[in-house]
Amino acid sequence: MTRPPRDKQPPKTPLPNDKLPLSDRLRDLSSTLGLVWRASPKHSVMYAATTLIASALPAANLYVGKLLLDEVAQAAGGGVTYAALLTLLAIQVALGVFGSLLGTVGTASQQLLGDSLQHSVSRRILDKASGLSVESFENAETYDRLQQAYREVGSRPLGVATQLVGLAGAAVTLVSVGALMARLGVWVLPLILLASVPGVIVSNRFGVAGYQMLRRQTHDARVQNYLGSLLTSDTLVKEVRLFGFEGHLLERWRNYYLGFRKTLEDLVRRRSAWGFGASLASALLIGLASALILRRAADGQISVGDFSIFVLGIAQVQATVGNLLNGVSGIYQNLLYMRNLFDFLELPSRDLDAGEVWSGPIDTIEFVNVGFRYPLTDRDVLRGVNFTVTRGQALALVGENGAGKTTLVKLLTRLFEPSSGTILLNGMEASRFSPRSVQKQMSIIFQDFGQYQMSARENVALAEIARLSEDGVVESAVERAGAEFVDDLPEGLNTPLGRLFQGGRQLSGGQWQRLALARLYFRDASVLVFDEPTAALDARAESETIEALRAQTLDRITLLISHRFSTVRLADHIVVLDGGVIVESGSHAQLMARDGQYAALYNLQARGYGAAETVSESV
Ligand SMILES: Nc1ncnc2c1ncn2[C@@H]1O[C@H](COP(=O)(O)OP(=O)(O)OP(=O)(O)O)[C@@H](O)[C@H]1O
Repeated sequence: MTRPPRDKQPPKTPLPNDKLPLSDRLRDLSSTLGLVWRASPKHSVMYAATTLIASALPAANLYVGKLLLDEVAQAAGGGVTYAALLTLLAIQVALGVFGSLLGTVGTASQQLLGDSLQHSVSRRILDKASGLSVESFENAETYDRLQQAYREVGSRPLGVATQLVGLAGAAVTLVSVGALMARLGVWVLPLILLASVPGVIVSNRFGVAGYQMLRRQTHDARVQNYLGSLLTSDTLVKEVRLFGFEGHLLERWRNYYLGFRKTLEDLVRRRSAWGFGASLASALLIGLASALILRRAADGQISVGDFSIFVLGIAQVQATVGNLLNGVSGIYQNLLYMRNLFDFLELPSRDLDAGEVWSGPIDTIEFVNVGFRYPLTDRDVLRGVNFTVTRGQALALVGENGAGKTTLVKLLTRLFEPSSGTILLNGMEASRFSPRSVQKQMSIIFQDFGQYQMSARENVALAEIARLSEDGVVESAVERAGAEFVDDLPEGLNTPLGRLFQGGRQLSGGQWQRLALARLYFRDASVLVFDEPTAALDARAESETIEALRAQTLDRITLLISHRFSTVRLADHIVVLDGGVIVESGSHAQLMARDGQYAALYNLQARGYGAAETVSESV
């Protein structure tokens, strides 16, 4: 029976981001504004209102300035009172003060809006990340999207909002200043408007090119970051120093940089050349407009005040047109980046609560013809796997590296769903039940268990965090796992662990592993999974752990993965995996009698010990 995986792979974007149709872009624009609005309606309104009102001030200033100049010019001929001049001056000062007030309120609300936005978008990204399946995290594409999404958190949504408001503001300024300048001659305004266009076209074109460059480099940048992180990792520094491959890492890190640099240089070179051409064209057009206005001045058709509107207006119009067109292209570019964020937020989540709720202990687990293939790969890593394990039994999985043991555990614990076949729990199809409710019956220690930089108590209680402050439960799990060393830590169970943060105590590999075992025991589960539980333990600790494990797991299902046959032989039933297929199964005695792959591997390891004993005896 074949069932499609429950959690499908994220759909690929059908078109490259920069080729999406306008309708999609407009939808992204409205979603972005929705993000901004929800982050802080109050600051959104305050920012928009202050910006729009402030946009009308340049025209008001120009006009009052013109009136003042004309009055001053007239005063030379008499007939203008000092009071009239002072009134105009007072209006000009009032406009300035009002402008500063608007600017102050606008900047403050923008800053607070940006902060709220950063928080709310980060929160959405983290919410999304916590709803993604384990499968998604094994996929490089998801990582790329996650990284891109994080990069955009700070600036992009706010950029879209401020640019959109800026666009409306620029329109207000342009219309009002344009109306004043139109009085100076028909050609003046169009020429000045035209002069702003080349620069904007160039900046837009290279803005998109810059985006495409970054997007192409995302994967390589991630590799480069990874290489850098190897050189700055506290856990890897020993291995890096001993093998002395710092130079190799640095060289690879630098080669990525050189690749990025070459692309950047090319972009900067082209952008500078085009930018220079654009400013030349713009200067010529302004020169032409100035010549036309001077012609009218020579004919005595315009006043000094009008001329001041022209001179000051040029800068104003140019800056505003620049803002307007840059605003459009800025919004377009920011929306390209926002698509990355939306791509990530739109990844399908796995609903761990979907399905019937499992309750009560798991008494049997049965794999019926189970097969599995990792997404985006073309090879089945498990094929036709059949076995049954019941309460009170310990089942051991044996096999060489890459045989499929951990993958089988991922299926059993519902982190992944089989590509084919069925898993039955107490005779019922596991897929009927919600993964979370089934997982509550399971506890596990992974090969790469977590070393959480938190207190020892939290490290244990994370398995069922609601019981963190229940009396004595953490202590009893610690005792069962033989992790009593925590009593000797300066603050006992409350000692912060790890060396990432101040005051943290670092533990040895075996001590961390014992805490992870305590975490496993902390959850009152009916299925216990031990993936290499003794790898970091010393010999005495290992035999103690295995004895304890035998005693404590009698009324449960125990699944054990180990490369140590001294551990494996204690299991009731042993399954030997080879290349994703079960090649042998039975008890230790049965498998030894069979004299197949298990017996060969067992004898190989036993001979290793035997040889060691012979050597030590002969010394
Ligand atoms: N996320 C993944 N994507 C694609 N292939 C994977 C992934 N994880 C594991 N594999 C492949 O699946 C196969 C089984 O891997 P698995 O980790 O289950 O082996 P294992 O028996 O647990 O090995 P080990 O003893 O080394 O822990 C291997 O060939 C491995 O390359």
